[in-house]
Amino acid sequence: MKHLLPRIEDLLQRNFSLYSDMEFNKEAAYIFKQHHNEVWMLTINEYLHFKSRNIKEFDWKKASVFNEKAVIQDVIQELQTSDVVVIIDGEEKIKGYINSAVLVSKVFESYQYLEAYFRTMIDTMDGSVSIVDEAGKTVVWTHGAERIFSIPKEEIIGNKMEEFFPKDMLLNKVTMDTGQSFRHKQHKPREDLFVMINSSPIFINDRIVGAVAAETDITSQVIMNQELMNASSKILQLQKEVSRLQLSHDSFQQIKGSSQLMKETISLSKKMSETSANILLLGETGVGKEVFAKAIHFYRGSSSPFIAVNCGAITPSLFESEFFGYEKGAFSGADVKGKKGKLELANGGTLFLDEIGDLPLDMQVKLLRVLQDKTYYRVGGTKQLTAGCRIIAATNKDLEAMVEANTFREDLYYRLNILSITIPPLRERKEDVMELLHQFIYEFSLLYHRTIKIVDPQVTSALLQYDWPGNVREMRNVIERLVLLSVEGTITIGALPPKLLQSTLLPTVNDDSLQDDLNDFEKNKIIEAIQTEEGNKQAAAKKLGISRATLYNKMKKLKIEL
Ligand SMILES: Nc1ncnc2c1ncn2[C@@H]1O[C@H](COP(=O)(O)OP(=O)(O)OP(=O)(O)O)[C@@H](O)[C@H]1O
Repeated sequence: MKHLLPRIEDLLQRNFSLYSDMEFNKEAAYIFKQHHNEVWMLTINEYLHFKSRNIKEFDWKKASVFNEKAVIQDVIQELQTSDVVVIIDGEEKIKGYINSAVLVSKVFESYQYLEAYFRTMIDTMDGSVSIVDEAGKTVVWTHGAERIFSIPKEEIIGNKMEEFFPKDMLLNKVTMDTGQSFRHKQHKPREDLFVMINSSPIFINDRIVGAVAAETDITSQVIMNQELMNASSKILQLQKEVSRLQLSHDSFQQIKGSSQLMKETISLSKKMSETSANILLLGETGVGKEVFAKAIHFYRGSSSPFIAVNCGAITPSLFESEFFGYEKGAFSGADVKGKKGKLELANGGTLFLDEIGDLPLDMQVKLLRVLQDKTYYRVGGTKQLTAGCRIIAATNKDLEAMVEANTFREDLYYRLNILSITIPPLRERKEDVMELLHQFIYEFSLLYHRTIKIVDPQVTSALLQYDWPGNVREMRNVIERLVLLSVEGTITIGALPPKLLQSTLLPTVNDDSLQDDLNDFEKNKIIEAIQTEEGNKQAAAKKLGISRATLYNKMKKLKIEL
């Protein structure tokens, strides 16, 4: 690569002779006398001039010696004070020498290549690139910069940028002063112009010698985004109209997300909808388990009931009467007419048991008995009733680990887990974020009578970068907030909740060691969890509060082999 510093090999001169040689190299410029890795030298002229002298009388000069594997920068440094540097190989054999004249010409050649590459590269880019030196003066201003900011190169080169832009807009000044890099920061230098900026400090030997800023004109994306917002809101409106007019509609249509992961999950759920077997829905909080349960139930165009029960919210004393119902006068305080239980209400349809992992053990036994026998009695009743509903259960807990820990009955687990679907967390299907964004903006703009025309690109980039621990529910809440806090139809970055702002807009710190520390910390935590759980990855993932897939990804990334 001609634009880089030459290698030792490229600079090596071989026209030399050893004093011990029988036959001298006719082209030799130097004579070298060697003792191990110490070398003395004479120019050929000196040698020829005093050839008749005794060896000891020659004015031998001690040469600087470097190994062929030395760093070229060290050799260049040495050539600032010595004319010649002798290069030896691993066996201390002299390979040749490097002199400053050859070095200068080779380095100049590399510089010419580098300069040509650099000039052509920056002139080929559409975006703007500018560089300021230590004194804050503009030293690079590309065609792209001229076009975007309408300032000719001749005017700005050599002058301070502050003379052309308001100080608060000058990110490269902040970068110069603080050494911080910025990524994807958006600003609006003119009414009709949106740009996205990256900036980085330029270091030489740990000293900041300038700052570079690269700006991309994103005006057309912003305008396209606005048009997309309008179009998507019209499409959503039409979809709603169409599904109202259609007699049978696809109940999965309301589940937004077209990522491959989501398509696969929906297609599996549709297949399972066609059976009447019990289904277990797994996935982190807020991923949409209840939404899937409803879509599965309604997929067959069912007009039968869908009854949801939150198992975590039922108290043990009310479990039986809630589930099985009671006869009139069954207990004091009961409805005098008696009451149907959830099982009876769901007859012919679906009983959705949400948070099944929170059902206490003694209630698990009662539920299991119904699932096995398919019959039950109302509290205080003598008539045997038949349980004629499909069960869809859901949990964000690790039931397998609970079975192992004896906090969930194994037999109930197998009864419920005839078919199971895992709904992937939002961070593993970031492609769905934009679709969900449009959906929720549409929903909340209707609800709150607020028309949203513009979403600041920085907001979308923040939404895409965030990890969404609370999944779709959290995103829905954030969008509700954004719509409520919108000003004149625009959703701005300032409306984002602090945790989204923090995780996305912090400047990129130029400190690899910080990342290394974080990686080490994470690695130790993972190893510790796996060891504590005696190698059980599922249990370790649970302990760490992440999914098993995320654990495996992290182990791969951090090269943990256990
Ligand atoms: N794919 C989706 N498309 C549109 N809305 C969704 C989607 N997934 C989830 N939601 C919405 O997100 C919110 C949370 O969904 P849901 O209650 O189904 O999650 P969950 O997994 O059952 O949560 P939890 O484990 O806390 O009970 C709801 O408002 C739901 O409408």
